[in-house]
Amino acid sequence: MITYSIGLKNKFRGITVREGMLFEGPAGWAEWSPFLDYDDATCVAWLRAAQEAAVDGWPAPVRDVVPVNCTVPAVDPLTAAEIVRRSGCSTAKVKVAERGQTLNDDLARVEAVRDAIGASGRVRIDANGGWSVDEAVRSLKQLDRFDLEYVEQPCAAVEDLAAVRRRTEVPVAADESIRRAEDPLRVKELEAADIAVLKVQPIGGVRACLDIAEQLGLPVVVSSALETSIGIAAGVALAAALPELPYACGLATVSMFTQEVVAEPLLPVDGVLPVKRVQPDPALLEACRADAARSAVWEERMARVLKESAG
Ligand SMILES: O=C(O)CCC(=O)c1ccccc1C(=O)O
Ligand SMILES: [Mg+2]
Repeated sequence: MITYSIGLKNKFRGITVREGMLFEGPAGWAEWSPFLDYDDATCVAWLRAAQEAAVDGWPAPVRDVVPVNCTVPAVDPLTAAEIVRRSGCSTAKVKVAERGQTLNDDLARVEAVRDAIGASGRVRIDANGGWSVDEAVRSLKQLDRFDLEYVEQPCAAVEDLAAVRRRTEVPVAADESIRRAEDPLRVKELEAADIAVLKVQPIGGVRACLDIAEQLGLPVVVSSALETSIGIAAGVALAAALPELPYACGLATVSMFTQEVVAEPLLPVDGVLPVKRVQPDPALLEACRADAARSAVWEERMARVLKESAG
């Protein structure tokens, strides 16, 4: 069991360093990396996902590549365009509604991304629940001049998602309303979304995601929780096992890290990721190892969550 600590190139979700644990079981390597602000009870699902990767392995794939979007954090327009050009992806996901920024910041960033990706590319946005219903409707009216594929989690509450969906032409995707909700099926009951964003760790594994996908009956976009290639491989396994995959997935986030633990990282080539298991390179892994203090914090966290999941 090793704790890693890796810097991010741009601030994302308010963090500049990503930490987590990596371990190997009979089925292969696993990542356990719940964000630091999550409580122990929330981390149980993340642990089930890691146990599945290490012990059970994943269901058989039905495809051998997974199309992905590049992810553009709430950066300035020049940086945004550069991220798109470097990615080689024909779909981009742009963060909007960042705290401390304005709609004009969002418009400038999305415009730069549209210009960089060209008219035939697809541009989707993710507000991470940052808008009220009225703000979402107003912002979407303006942002849709850049032709949006969909908006991910425009508002925090699932009822508000449903309200926005009824007041905009832009398709709505649910992310936090599924992975952080007590009842993810409310999205279906309220007809709150056109698309389901599923993340393997918060939902508790590839099989748990396949099960929710079936119950929701919505097209799925598999997305990362900002993991190393070890964790991304689980998302790729889910995307590869879904009966249908009509959208590019949000699994091209390894490029946001300043270091990697595997020799052939899961980075897109021509907009797709290969479907494969990965294992760390010993030297790269060592270079990412957290210091003794941070490792102790994670070992204690793991011990508490193991107890929580047993009891
Ligand atoms: O979907 C993507 O392109 C990347 C993944 C991503 O945005 C993300 C990564 C970590 C935590 C939350 C989110 C999110 O979708 O909100
Ligand atoms: Mg999201």
